[in-house]
Amino acid sequence: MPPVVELKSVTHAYLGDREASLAVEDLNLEIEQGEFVSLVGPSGCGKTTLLSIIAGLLQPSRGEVFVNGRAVSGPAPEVGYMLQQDYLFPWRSILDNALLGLELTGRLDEAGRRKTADLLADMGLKGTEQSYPNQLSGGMRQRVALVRTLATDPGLLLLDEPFSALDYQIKLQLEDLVSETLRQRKKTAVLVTHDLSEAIAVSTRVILLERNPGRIRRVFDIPVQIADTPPLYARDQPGFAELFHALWKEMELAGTAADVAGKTEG
Ligand SMILES: Nc1ncnc2c1ncn2[C@@H]1O[C@H](COP(=O)(O)OP(=O)(O)OP(=O)(O)O)[C@@H](O)[C@H]1O
Repeated sequence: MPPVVELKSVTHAYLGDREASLAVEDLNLEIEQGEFVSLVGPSGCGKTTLLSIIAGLLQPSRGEVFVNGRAVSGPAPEVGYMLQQDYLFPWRSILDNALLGLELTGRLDEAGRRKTADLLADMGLKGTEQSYPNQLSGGMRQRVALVRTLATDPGLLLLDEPFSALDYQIKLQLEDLVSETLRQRKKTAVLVTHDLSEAIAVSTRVILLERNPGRIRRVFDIPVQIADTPPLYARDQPGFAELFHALWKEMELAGTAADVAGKTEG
């Protein structure tokens, strides 16, 4: 079986009026079925750029991108995207918002409706179907967004800071729910986050990028006793604190290296 995601020598430069900025350079990455990979790194190291490239929303300047062995040429139905903002339509009911992905991909049938209703129930949203987004809390709205993404049954989920706008406690609960839901359904996920503790708690692998240009600086494989424990309790597992400090230190170095590179260039 080919990897779910394969990036080969991917480089991306954004072209401005006067100059080009190199966001990602010569990046190679393989992600296997069922992995939960987090991308972390200092601001501007290319995390969102990479996610957009995998999603087929952005064509890299150079290099090749494959999802499930097929070259990516645009957004594909097997890829789901969940963002920091839930982007629910205020004028649609919760059920109609949750059905949107199926509707847009022309797959809205009775089975799809039943599955979406089941997913809403699984996420603790039973009874909210006829409500509207402004009647729900931020955490509930993010769960609706997750249902909308899962309803189309994507094998690969791209998560761009989906928990960062939430209160700490809600964020921990949602991390648990998302990671358990994806694990049960054997989905593959790529998460962009600024929260190192979250990255370690939910992932099987954490990739630290550096910037100027965006490259992989270091890869942390998460030991099974942490990776197999629900995120809320993973933080209490032996080795978690050491891993956090190692990642933190490397992150500081990645930032410092970028600043030095920036100064040298300037
Ligand atoms: N549309 C754009 N046009 C020009 N430059 C861009 C554009 N989007 C991103 N960049 C630049 O590319 C680099 C990588 O940006 P990107 O948003 O991918 O980083 P990031 O790691 O996701 O950052 P953050 O953590 O702040 O969200 C940055 O230097 C950024 O300024």
